[in-house]
Amino acid sequence: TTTLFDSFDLAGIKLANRIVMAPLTRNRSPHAIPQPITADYYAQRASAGLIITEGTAISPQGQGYADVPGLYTQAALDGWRTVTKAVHDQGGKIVVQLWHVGRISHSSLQPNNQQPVAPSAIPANSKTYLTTANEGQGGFVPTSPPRALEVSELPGIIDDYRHAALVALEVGFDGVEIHAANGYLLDQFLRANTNQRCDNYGGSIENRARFLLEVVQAITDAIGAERTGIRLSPVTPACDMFDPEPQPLFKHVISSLAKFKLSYIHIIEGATGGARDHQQGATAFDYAALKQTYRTAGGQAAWMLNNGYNFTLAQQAVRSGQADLISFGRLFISNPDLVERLRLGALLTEPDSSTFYGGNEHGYTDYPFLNTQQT
Ligand SMILES: C=C(C(=O)O)c1ccccc1
Repeated sequence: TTTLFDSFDLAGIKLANRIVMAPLTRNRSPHAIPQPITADYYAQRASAGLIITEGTAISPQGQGYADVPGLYTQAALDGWRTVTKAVHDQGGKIVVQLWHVGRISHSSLQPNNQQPVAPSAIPANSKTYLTTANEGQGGFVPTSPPRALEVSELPGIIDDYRHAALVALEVGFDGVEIHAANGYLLDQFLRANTNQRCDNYGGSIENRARFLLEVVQAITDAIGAERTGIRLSPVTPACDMFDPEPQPLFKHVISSLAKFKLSYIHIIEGATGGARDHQQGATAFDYAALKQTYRTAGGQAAWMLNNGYNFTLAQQAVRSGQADLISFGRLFISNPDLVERLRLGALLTEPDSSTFYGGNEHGYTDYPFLNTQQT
C-alpha cells in the first residue's frame, strides 16, 4: 500500500515523497526581497517531497503584509534565483505561491497610499502585519477599507499573474501555485460575502468563478497547466470570509478546473490553522464529494490535502487514496527534517508562534535537526 514515503510523479516532476511543505508567511523579506537567510531556510527543508513557498506578491497592489516577498522587482528575482538554486542543490523541488491579497492590505503598503482593491467595497473585519520604522519589529493592524475594481482593471491583474508565472520559471521554480484560498483576492471573488458585484463577475456562481478561471487560463497558457497548481479553502473563515452555500460553489469551481490539466489541487479542510470540521452553511462540507466531482469531470491533477494533519491522519489519507499528497505547515516551521522525523517516529519540535511573523534567524533557521551534522 502507498505510504507518505513513496515517491510521486507530479506531472513530470519526481517527488521523493508525498510530504509537502505548505505555504507559510514569515514576513522576513524587507522591501519584498527574499534575503540570503531565506535560501538557507528553504534549503534546510529541501527533503520535503515538494516545497510551496510563502505567499509571494504578483505586484505592489497585490502586497498586503509588510516584508512578504514579491516577484515584481529585479532584486526579488535575484533573491529567488538564490533560493531555487539552494533547494535544487539539496535535491529538493520548489514551487512559488502567486498571491494577490485584494482587500487584505493597508494603504501604507499600497502604491501612492491608495485604497486596497477588491471585487466590492466591503471592508474586512481582519488585520494585516506592518513593521515599525526600525524594520522587523512588527504588529497587526486593521486592514484598510477597499475600493471595488472596475472591470477594465481586471485584464491588468490577469497580466500581473501571467508575468509572475513566467518569471517564476525563469528564476528556477519548478512551477507555481495559484493562491485562491484564505480570503485573498481570488477567494474574495468566489464567495458571496465579499463579492456583491452586479456585472458578469458577480451574482451567480458562474459569474463569481469567472475571474479565477480567467487567471487560471492565462497562467496555464503562459507556462503550461502541468506547472500550475491551485489552492482552495471551501469553508475557511480566515480573513473574514463566508459563503452560505460552499458545496455548490466549489462543485462548480472544481468541475471547471477539471478541463485544465493542472499539476495539483490543494484543498484546506476546515478553518485554516483551526478546526478541521469547521462548517459554513447548513451542512458539513463534503470533501470526498468534491474530489469525486473533479475526477468524474475528467480532472487528473494530484490531490493535496492540508490542515492540522498529524502522521497517523496523513498516512491514513494517503493509504485510503483520499489524497496523493499531504501538506504540513507549522510542523515544517520547527522541524526542518520533518520527513526524517516522521520516518523514524522521532519526537517533533513544537513551533514557537511568537517568532512566526517577522524577526530574524531565531524561530526561522535555528530550529535543530535530529542529527546535528545537517545544521
Ligand atoms: C498567506 C497567508 C494565508 O494564506 O493565510 C497568511 C498571511 C499572513 C499570515 C498567515 C497566513
